[in-house]
Amino acid sequence: MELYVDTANIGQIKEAVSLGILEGVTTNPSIVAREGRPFKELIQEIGSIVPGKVWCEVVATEAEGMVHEAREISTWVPRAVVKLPMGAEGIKAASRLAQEGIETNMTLVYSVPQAILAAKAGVNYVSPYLGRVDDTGWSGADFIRGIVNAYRMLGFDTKVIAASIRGPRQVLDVLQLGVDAVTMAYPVLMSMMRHPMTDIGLQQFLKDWEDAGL
Ligand SMILES: O=C[C@H](O)COP(=O)(O)O
Repeated sequence: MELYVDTANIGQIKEAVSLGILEGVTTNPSIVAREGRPFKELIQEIGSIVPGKVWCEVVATEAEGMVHEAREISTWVPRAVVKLPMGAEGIKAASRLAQEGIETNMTLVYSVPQAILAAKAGVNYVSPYLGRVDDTGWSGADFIRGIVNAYRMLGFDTKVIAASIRGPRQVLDVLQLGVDAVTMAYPVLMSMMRHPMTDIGLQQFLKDWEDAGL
């Protein structure tokens, strides 16, 4: 299982990387925009902190521009994964980048047919958005199960990375569906480590130790 934190905030990235359990950092244009810094400079700083993969999305809307941006991004950091938006232009760009050996992710995937076409185009990862599907009133888990099953049935080796995860329970749910990777916001990652009984137990251990005066 690959684990990523979905943020472009340097403080959060440093803290998350220090856990030593991440395969890398994922971003998207909204997350990058929130930091208010030049794109390349920010991604390069992230790359200097993260020992693993740095995921970065193109903002061009046509295949030619996407390919151009992808080539550029892949020179910024040693292990870039270029995110392409789902659609005909994204599919065209993915097919071309697969031939160049640039690692890619098809993002904004909201249906199994989309996920199948992304795999046919040769992307390394496809990212269905669990939370955003749930927000529409449909089941994000059923949707992701559909992708996992279709990939198994059709023999695709494209990895499924579940994104838009809102809490620890959802992480468990998607992992049980057989996804290869998960990415989550920093607060969700940190909340996975917490449990009230852990806190109570530790307080008691420390109190007993102090009371014993050893
Ligand atoms: O890039 C995709 C994000 O994982 C979306 O997450 P969000 O729905 O919490 O914004």
